Amino acid sequence: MEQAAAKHKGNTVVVLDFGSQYTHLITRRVRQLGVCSVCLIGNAPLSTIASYAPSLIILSGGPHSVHEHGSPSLPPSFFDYTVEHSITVLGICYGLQLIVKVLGGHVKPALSQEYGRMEVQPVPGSALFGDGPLCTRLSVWMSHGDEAVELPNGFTVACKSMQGGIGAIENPSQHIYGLQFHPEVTHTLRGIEILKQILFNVCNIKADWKMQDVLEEQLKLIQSTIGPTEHAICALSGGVDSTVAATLVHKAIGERLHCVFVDNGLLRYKERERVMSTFEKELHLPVTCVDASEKFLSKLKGVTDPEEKRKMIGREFICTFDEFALKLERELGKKPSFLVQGTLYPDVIESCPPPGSGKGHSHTIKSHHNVGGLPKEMQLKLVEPLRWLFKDEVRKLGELMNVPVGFLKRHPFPGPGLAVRILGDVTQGDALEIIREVDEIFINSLKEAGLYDSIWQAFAVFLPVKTVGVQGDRRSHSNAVALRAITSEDGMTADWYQFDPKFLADVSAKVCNSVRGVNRIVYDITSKPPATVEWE
Ligand SMILES: Nc1ncnc2c1ncn2[C@@H]1O[C@H](COP(=O)(O)OP(=O)(O)OP(=O)(O)O)[C@@H](O)[C@H]1O
Ligand SMILES: O=c1[nH]c(=O)c2[nH+]cn([C@@H]3O[C@H](COP(=O)(O)O)[C@@H](O)[C@H]3O)c2[nH]1
Ligand SMILES: NC(=O)CC[C@H](N)C(=O)O
Ligand SMILES: [Mg+2]
Repeated sequence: MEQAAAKHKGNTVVVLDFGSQYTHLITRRVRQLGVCSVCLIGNAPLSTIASYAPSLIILSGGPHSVHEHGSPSLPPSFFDYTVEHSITVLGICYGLQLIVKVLGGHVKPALSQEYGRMEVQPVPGSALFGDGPLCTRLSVWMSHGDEAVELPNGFTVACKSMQGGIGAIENPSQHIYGLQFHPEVTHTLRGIEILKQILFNVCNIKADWKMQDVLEEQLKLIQSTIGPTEHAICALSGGVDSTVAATLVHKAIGERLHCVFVDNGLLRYKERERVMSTFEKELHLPVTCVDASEKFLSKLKGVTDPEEKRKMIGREFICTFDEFALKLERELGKKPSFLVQGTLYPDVIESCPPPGSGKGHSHTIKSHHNVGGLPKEMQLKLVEPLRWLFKDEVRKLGELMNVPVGFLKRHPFPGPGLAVRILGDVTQGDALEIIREVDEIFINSLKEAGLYDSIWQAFAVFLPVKTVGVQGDRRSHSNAVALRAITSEDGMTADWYQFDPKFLADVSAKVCNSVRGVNRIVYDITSKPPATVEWE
């Protein structure tokens, strides 16, 4: 992405992150409009920002209040730099409030907070909304408790909320703008049009961002990072991300790439056999399968804390990769020095270090095993070519490299596997066997009903509770299992899937009739937020 941005100098958008849950969405929307966009931490040094030669800098929203002591702010002399280089600045929510505060206006807690859908009315002839189709009452999404009450010199109100609050501000001569609402969320009905107006009319940016560019630039970057003689290992899971990453690196360095698939004992029904056969027959990638199931399961015995589990799995993966590297060293006479992983942008965002660590403003949700769970003493250097991309972008990249479409449509499966789908101790009783069977029935039923592709992810969860049932006139005291199916764009937010009740009834009957040890099925009807996709 760094290289990609270099090529788009003058047509790049830098998003400065102040911890909003929507920062990634801003980056994503801009890229969907064909413009190169990168996200940096809010107080990134000016030199880092300048290295992207942005035409537009967007300041994200955030959970803090600008008047709180120690709340995140902009790097020193930020506006001197943007004005001197005629760079446009757009603040969104917290970003707007920051502009107002830093430039000498006044922000204070609002008497009535605005959360959810609101209406705003642009001021006719404003630089932001013009006199055309956007100069009409707009239905927007707000989420703020503070408000700007006094604007800095040179600023005017560009739109007002129906409650009389400020909806947008502007200072066109200095190219500084602010929106109190969120144009990036779909609930702001004409949000995309507003972003287009800013990118293409206010900033005159050219839409020259294409997936083909990412492919070519990543190939060059991988070649220069790994060098002409070094070897790399790729941790291949059978999932979309690592397969696309492996295909990319294989294109870049050929047989110096050595793929390893780890059977950690936490895989789905017959997953090992299926994955190995697909790699060989359809993808033609050389892969070694390492059976480390006993090691993983013995380490996990008795571990019940979700974060503990994730960190332990992260450590065991790395140990396994290190051992594989040693084995290769004996065979090749040279030790591989790089580890390729299919880490995606959402993995990175959600594993962000907590505020106060000086590394990020968002909260840690859970440590994705391949990001937050990695040990510090790791010997292999990481190569993560998909680190800046979202899932749908990775699927497009895969298509460009002719990875079979059926494979690219696979539902995501987390690296810690069934360990985060068995609540509590993974090794309890028959939990692993039970969850494998239920999951297989559920997924096959989805495929048979033609629903698999319209669902982003579906799976079963083993609940460590026993409930009373009656089966064959006998009392049973067996496990309850939960089913989860969600729709999502990128796994960052999700909604539960509304099945026809008959479908759920059929799956429930099939499971209780054929899986020993289960007498109750529940269906998870929680979106993300407030829940996450996986239960741990
Ligand atoms: N069983 C495994 N063997 C080797 N590497 C693994 C395994 N499971 C996960 N990994 C590594 O961890 C990374 C993250 O896993 P994750 O499940 O997010 O991605 P994926 O499996 O590649 O794609 P998907 O999200 O579609 O399942 C993988 O890209 C891969 O590098
Ligand atoms: O590579 C991964 N390593 C992990 O540790 C991990 N945990 C969750 N997931 C997957 O990420 C998406 C969002 O999941 P959550 O809402 O549960 O965080 C969903 O698609 C999850 O399946 C993981 N992927
Ligand atoms: N969404 C936001 O950026 C909120 C900004 C600030 N925390 C407020 O409540 O006003
Ligand atoms: Mg996976």
